Amino acid sequence: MKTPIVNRFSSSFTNIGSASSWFEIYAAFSTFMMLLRTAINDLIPLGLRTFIISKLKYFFSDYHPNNNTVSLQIHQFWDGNANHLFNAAKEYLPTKISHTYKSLKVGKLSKNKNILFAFDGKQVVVDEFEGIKLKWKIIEDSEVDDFDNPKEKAFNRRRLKRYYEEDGLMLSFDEKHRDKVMNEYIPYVLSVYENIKAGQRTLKIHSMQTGPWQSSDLTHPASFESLALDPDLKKVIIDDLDRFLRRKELYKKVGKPWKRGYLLYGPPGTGKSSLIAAMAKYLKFDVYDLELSAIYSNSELMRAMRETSNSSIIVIEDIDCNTEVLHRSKQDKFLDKDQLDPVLDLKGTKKVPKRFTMSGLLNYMDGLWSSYGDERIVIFTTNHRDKIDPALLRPGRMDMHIHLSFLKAKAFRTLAYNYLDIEGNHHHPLFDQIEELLEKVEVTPAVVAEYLLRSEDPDVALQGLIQFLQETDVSKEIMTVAT
Ligand SMILES: Nc1ncnc2c1ncn2[C@@H]1O[C@H](COP(=O)(O)OP(=O)(O)OP(=O)(O)O)[C@@H](O)[C@H]1O
Repeated sequence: MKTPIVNRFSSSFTNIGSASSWFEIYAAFSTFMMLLRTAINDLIPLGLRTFIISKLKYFFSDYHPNNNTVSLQIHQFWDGNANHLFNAAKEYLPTKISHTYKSLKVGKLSKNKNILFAFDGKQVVVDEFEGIKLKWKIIEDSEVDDFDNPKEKAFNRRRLKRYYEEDGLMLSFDEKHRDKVMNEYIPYVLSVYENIKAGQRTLKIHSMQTGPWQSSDLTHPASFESLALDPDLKKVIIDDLDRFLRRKELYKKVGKPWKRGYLLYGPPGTGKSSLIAAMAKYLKFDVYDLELSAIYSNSELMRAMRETSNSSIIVIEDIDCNTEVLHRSKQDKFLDKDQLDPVLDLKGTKKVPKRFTMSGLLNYMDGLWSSYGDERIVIFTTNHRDKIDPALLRPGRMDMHIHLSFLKAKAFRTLAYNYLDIEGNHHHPLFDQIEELLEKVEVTPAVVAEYLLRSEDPDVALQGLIQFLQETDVSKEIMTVAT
C-alpha cells in the first residue's frame, strides 16, 4: 500500500540530513502542490479565481491607495475615438523613468538614432509635480499571465478586454491635490507631449503644380545656425518669431488674426529660400509653396488657401516674376471678359488664359488674414521690391520687410566656419584680408559659398576666394549667382 503523501512529507522531516531526503521532500511538496492546484481549478470557478488573484495582487502591490486617494483611469479610447490624453501620458511617462527602475521595455526603431526605453507596467512610476506625489500604473491584462493553460489565458484575455475594452493608465494622488492635478498637472502632461511630438515631426513642404497640394519632406539643410546673416538682423528675426508665437492671447484680445507677413527681398543668392527653411525649422511649421503660375483663377487660389493647415508658412516666391499681379493698373486686362474664354494659339491648341488677378491676390491675403485657421506666416520673396504693388506690402499684409543683401564681414565668419570646419572656430590669418575686400566688393553668400567649397584645405579655399574678390574689385562688377 502507498504511503500517504502527507505522511511521506512529515517522515522526511526526521531525516533531513542527506541529499536524497531533500529530494524526497521536494518531490512530495511538488506532488502536493499539483494536487492542490488541480483541486482549486476544479472547485473554484475561473471568474472567482481571477477576482481573488487580482485582489491579492492589488493588496500586495506598491499601488495600494488609502481612502484619500483619487484614482483616474485614462483609457486608450474615448467614445471610440483615440484618447489624446492616453497618448500624451504614454509619451510623457518614459521621460520620468529613473535609472533606479528595475524592469523596463527597451527597443530601437530604424528611423531613430537612440535606444528607446519605456516602462512596462510592472513597477509604478512615481512623478512629482510642484511638491505633489503622483503615481502612474498601467491597467492591462496582466492577470492573464497567472494561467499556464493557453486556453484559459485566451479566455481571460477576452474577458478582461471586454471589461476594459482597451489598455489604460491609472493616475493616483492625494485627494487634497485634486484641483491642482486637474487644472495644472494634466495640462502640463499634454504640453510636454505636444513638445515631444513637435520635436519628432518631419517637416513637410507642400507644392502645387496642378490639382491638390503635393507633400514631400522638407530636406533643405539651412537653419539659423548655418545661415550667414548679420548677427543683429538674425536676432531681430528670431525675436520677432518668438514674439509672434508667444502672443496668441494678445492677438485674440485685440481681435487681430494670429498671422504675420514677411517680405524677403534682395538679389538672387542672398539666402531668401534658405531663410524660409530656417524659419520653418525654428517654428516647426510646414511650408506651403504657392506657385502662382499654377493657379488659373481666383477661386482656385481660395481653394488652395483653404487646404493649408494651421501652424504653417505660406510662401509666394519671386512675386515680381508673376507679371499678372505686379500692378493693379494691369488688372483690367485680366478681367476682360473675352480673355476668360479659351483661345487657339498658332498651332491650333486650346489655351485658357489666366483669370488670376491682383485683386484676387489681395482678396486672398485679406481672406487669409481674416479667416481660415490660426498661426500662419505668409512670406513673399522678391528680387525687386520696387516692382511690387504697394497695396500688397502695406502693414497688416506684410508686417516686416527683411533685406537680404551682399555678404559682409560678420556674416562671412558664419559661412567660413560652416564650410571650412576650422577647428574651434579660430580666427584664420586670411580672414582680415577677406573681410576688408568684402567691404568693397558686392558679392552674394551663394558665390562665396561656392568658392569655399572648392578645396578641403582652408588655406587653399580662402586664397582662391581672395583672388576672386581682388579681380572683382578691379572690374567693380556686381557679382551675383545669376551673372
Ligand atoms: N545667407 C546665406 N547663408 C548661408 N548660405 C547661403 C546664404 N545665401 C545663400 N546661401 C547659399 O546659396 C544657395 C542659394 O541660396 P538661396 O536659394 O537661399 O538664395 P535666394 O536668395 O533664395 O536665391 P533666389 O532669389 O535665386 O531664389 C543656398 O543653397 C546656400 O548654399
